[in-house]
Amino acid sequence: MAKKAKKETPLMKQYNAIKAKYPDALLLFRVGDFYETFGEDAVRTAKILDIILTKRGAGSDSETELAGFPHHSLNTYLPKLVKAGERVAICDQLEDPKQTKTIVKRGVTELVTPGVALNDEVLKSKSNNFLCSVYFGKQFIGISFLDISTGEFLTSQGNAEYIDKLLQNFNPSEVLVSKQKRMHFNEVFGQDYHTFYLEDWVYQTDYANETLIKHFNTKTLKGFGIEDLHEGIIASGAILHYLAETQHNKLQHITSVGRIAEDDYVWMDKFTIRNLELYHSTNNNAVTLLNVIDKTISPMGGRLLKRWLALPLKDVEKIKQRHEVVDFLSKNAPTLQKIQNHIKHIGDLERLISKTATAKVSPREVIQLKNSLEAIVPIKAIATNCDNDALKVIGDTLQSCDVLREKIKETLNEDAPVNVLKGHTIAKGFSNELDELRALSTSGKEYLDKMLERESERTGITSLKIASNNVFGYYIEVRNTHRDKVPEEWIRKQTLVNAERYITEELKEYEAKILGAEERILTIEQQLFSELIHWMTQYIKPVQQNAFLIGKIDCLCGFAQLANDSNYVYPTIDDSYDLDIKEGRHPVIEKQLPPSEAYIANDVYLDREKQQMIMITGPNMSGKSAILRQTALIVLLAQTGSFVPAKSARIGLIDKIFTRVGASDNISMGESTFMVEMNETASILNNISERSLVLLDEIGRGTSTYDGISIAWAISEYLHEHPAKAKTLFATHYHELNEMTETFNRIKNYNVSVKELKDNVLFLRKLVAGGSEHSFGIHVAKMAGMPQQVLHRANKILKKLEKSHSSEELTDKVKTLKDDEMQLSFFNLDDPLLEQIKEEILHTDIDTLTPVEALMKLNEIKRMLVKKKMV
Ligand SMILES: Nc1ncnc2c1ncn2[C@@H]1O[C@H](COP(=O)(O)OP(=O)(O)OP(=O)(O)O)[C@@H](O)[C@H]1O
Repeated sequence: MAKKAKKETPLMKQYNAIKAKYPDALLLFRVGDFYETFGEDAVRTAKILDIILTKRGAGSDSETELAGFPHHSLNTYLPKLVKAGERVAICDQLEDPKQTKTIVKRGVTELVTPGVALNDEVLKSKSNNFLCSVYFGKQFIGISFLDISTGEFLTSQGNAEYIDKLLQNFNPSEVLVSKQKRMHFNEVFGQDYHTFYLEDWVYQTDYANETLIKHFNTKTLKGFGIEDLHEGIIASGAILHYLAETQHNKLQHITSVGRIAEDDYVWMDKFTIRNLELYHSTNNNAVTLLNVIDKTISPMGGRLLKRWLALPLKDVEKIKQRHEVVDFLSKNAPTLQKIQNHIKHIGDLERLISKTATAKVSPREVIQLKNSLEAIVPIKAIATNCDNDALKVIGDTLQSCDVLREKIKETLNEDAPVNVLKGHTIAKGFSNELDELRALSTSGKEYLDKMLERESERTGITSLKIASNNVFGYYIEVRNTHRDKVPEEWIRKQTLVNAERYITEELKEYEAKILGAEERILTIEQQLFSELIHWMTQYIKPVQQNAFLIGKIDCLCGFAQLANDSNYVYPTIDDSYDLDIKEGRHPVIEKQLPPSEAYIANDVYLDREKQQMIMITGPNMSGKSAILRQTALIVLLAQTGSFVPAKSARIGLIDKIFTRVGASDNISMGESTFMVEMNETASILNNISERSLVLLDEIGRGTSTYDGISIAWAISEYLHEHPAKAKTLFATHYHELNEMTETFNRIKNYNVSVKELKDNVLFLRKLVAGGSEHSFGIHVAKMAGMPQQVLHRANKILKKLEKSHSSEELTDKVKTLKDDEMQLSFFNLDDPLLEQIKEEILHTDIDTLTPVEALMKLNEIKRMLVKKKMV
């Protein structure tokens, strides 16, 4: 039998109509003092929030699941829902229920999604919360990031590798993609992102241009320097579209869209960022570089430092400017301390002004904003008067915002509440009307006392009491013993066991006046507060600029403190190609060693003439990886503007850093790990430049020894012969690679020294010139507690193997490979035909290709190759 159509109550009818508009969101439906959820939404809500799931209209046709919570708990529950990955539509009552006789009008006032949040409980103070949009264009992929809580809006475009890297760097909470490309996005960038799919038409040039121009109220996008970013613009337009769709219409704090200028920053691919554990670690407990170097105090500083670390500079002058400030501050401890003390009083200016723009700021937060601006005044004075040019410029640019501070001061009470409805928001003396009404309401008590005295005397009732309740307002209470003295005109309202309660004409009048005054007070407070907020929006830009500058000073102060606390030195950055680190240390490892153990510092020298590549051999656990990573981290820290953990460092500007770790160090990947390793290494070989720093850690060990050695050899040879002559550190335990120095004059052998004891090794961790004779795997196995029997057997097998395949034999074989064979491989890598085929494949939209078209495409590519062969 067909199910009987459900009979809808008017409320449910309204609910269903609204829910139909937000099918993919969880709808919080305001009913009286509660936010309710129904049906599937209720089931999910109850589960996430751990609240009771009940039934509405149990047993009836319209029975449905129900879960709700009091409206004032929204701030507690909303973040939990959003953190669980829900999109939450908040549906409020749009009119006062008292004013209407029919069903209250309701509508969605905000759609909160993981990428669009303003709520402090959802946001982390030292991290941005980015919403991202990705557009797959014909030539490039466009990308855009927006943090509605800080007003930052950025865009860029490039190939999949670059976009992938940006996604990792900016770590967005939500990514928007067109419906048509949902599969494609997952294929290219993986499934780790929280994605939302927009209609395809949103991703269009004209629409995007129009949306951006309308938002910024400009004629063109020229002023933002993004007009040539065709794909980037489309991605940015889609973000603004999404904000409008989610009911975020107050966006005055998004004052510009900036270009992420790829060329201005050191290129690091995503493997490098991951391998170096800059700010996220593979295992969640590991300490990252950011953990160690972050001495910032303000949320703005914390967020900026993360950005700086992801985007180290490539401009010698800009880097030097940061170093000079750090140098000045580290030498002037009192100044440093004074500035840092003032920064402690600065709240999250950036988010406070964003909340002001979106009219979601509370009175207490406006006071916080004022106090933060007040703390800037002395910082401005210190910076302007100090003996450092870069700081002076910052001091001059900081704005004291006197008028804004004064206005807030005169308008609001210093201890204004979180909720304007709690009253006591507007300062005394700001509005005459408000002051009079307040006087009236506070004088009420006196008035009542007088009335009580008068009536007691008149009636002779000694135990009169005046009080009020919700049912009939103010009343006079008379104990039963005096009941006969009650005047006639008093109206009896309630009889209790020992007393009776009356109202009088005078009390009624008084009540109307007081209640009227209180209501009016609230209305005026609300109105004056929202006028203030509106007036404040003209200060969005200067406050944002202050926020940025404070973030910058905070970062530089943090670097100075780091330098002092951890004994870092001033690095020299120049245009040479040399890298000369004396007594360098690993910033993270040195912090983790027990106090009894000192970190062993090491020298590393690389250039393009004599020592382009260092082969570092040494047993497992000897410290090879540490040397590789510390070299990259020292370069990175220096180019970020920080001092470095070393005795001295001279760094010829580095423009790209590549690191690769051999397969067995990251076995968690699904694909054949060796294949992954080779893919990753291939991408290095295709991208190196003269200023690149390449770190290869045990490359080639994911396969058999011979394979591994051959590949490691070929890669090293390629790097040596490549005209870029990129500086390279290669850690390996294939001591066979030590033979390479004989043929390749810029390759030098080093080893991390160990002392061989009778049947053990002692790690000295010192990098010294020269190769190693043999591997130490078995020693290490012994240290790890492997049974004697196994060790004994292993030693025997090793001896046998060493006899039958002497390493000289192997290296001789490799060396006798004909030169022209090597040449051929170079030729192949750079072949324009390959480039052409690559382009062809990249521009093929697999999603729309039919099987026949795919075959034709394959045939086309084959023909290109056949043609080339015939030539
Ligand atoms: N210079 C150093 N001073 C003090 N301790 C060090 C130093 N270098 C490394 N260590 C310690 O030794 C451990 C092993 O170092 P590392 O991982 O660099 O060795 P490795 O030679 O790369 O080993 P594997 O080949 O197994 O990867 C580090 O985790 C660190 O605790």
